[in-house]
Amino acid sequence: MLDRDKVRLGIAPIAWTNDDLPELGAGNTFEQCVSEMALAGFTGSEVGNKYPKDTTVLKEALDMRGVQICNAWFSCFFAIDKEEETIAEFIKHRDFLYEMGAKVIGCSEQSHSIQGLDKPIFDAKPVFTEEEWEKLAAGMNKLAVLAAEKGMKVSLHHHMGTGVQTPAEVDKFMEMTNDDVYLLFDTGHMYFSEGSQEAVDAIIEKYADRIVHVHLKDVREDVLAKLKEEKWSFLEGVKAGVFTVPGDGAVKFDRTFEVLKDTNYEGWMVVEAEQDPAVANPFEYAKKARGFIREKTGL
Ligand SMILES: O=C1C[C@@H](O)[C@H](O)[C@@H](O)C1=O
Ligand SMILES: [Co+2]
Repeated sequence: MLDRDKVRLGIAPIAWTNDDLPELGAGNTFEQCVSEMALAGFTGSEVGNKYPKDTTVLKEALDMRGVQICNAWFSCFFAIDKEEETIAEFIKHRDFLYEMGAKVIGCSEQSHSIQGLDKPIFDAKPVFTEEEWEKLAAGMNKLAVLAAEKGMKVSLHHHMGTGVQTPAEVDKFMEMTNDDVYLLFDTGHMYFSEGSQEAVDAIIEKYADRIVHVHLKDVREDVLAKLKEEKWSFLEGVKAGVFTVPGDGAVKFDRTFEVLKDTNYEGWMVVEAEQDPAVANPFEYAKKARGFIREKTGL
């Protein structure tokens, strides 16, 4: 059993209102989203495009529902020489999250990223040159120091369509960065990239001690197969339902939960399953995810 005093459960607003595809869930409100999160049994949330920007207003709305902010996406552009701009934005983002009570900051290196472009996700992903890797690692090492100033931890989200997507790229990233740079482990993105359960299990086994935030995401195998065959973009895949909540797809979560338990994981596990809310009712799916986690972990 995972320790309920150490592991907390959150859910991402992306199933209600999708920041990558704002037309998905355009009619869903912030209030509906956070009320349904709480009603489904979650106490944490990430940040979506409809969330109030003012921390006092946001905190008040969340407090009355027993929900808190545990992380929010941050885009870095180190490999394309935007270190100064990235650091300036990071400090604002860090301070916002600090005020909201979050302890981790989930970053994604977006230099040359195709995750939002109309390009085949498996054929057109960027591959960093050695020089770009050096810039990324140096930049992330700096963010770790800035995060530590507020007692926070910086992590990298390996992601489809970016330069840190595959297990080999995660290995390189982890080797090249200092030990105070952590990993945001996303089960769905690792399964999507490799099409294999072994890849998912290998990452959690190898990096458990440097994972500070977990995204629980599942993958519909039939949609993934079609995406590969027809060379879809990442967002075409999302619209067609390549992702779903844990327990509803091909990913097996047993090893992830087991390793997190054995290594005394302390932090958030966040259900993150973007799909079309007009097709997959977010509240219904949130409840489904909550039931699956309860059944598998006792939480
Ligand atoms: O953490 C995430 C944030 C989203 O914006 C992204 O595209 C999604 O797939 C994800 O894993
Ligand atoms: Co994620």
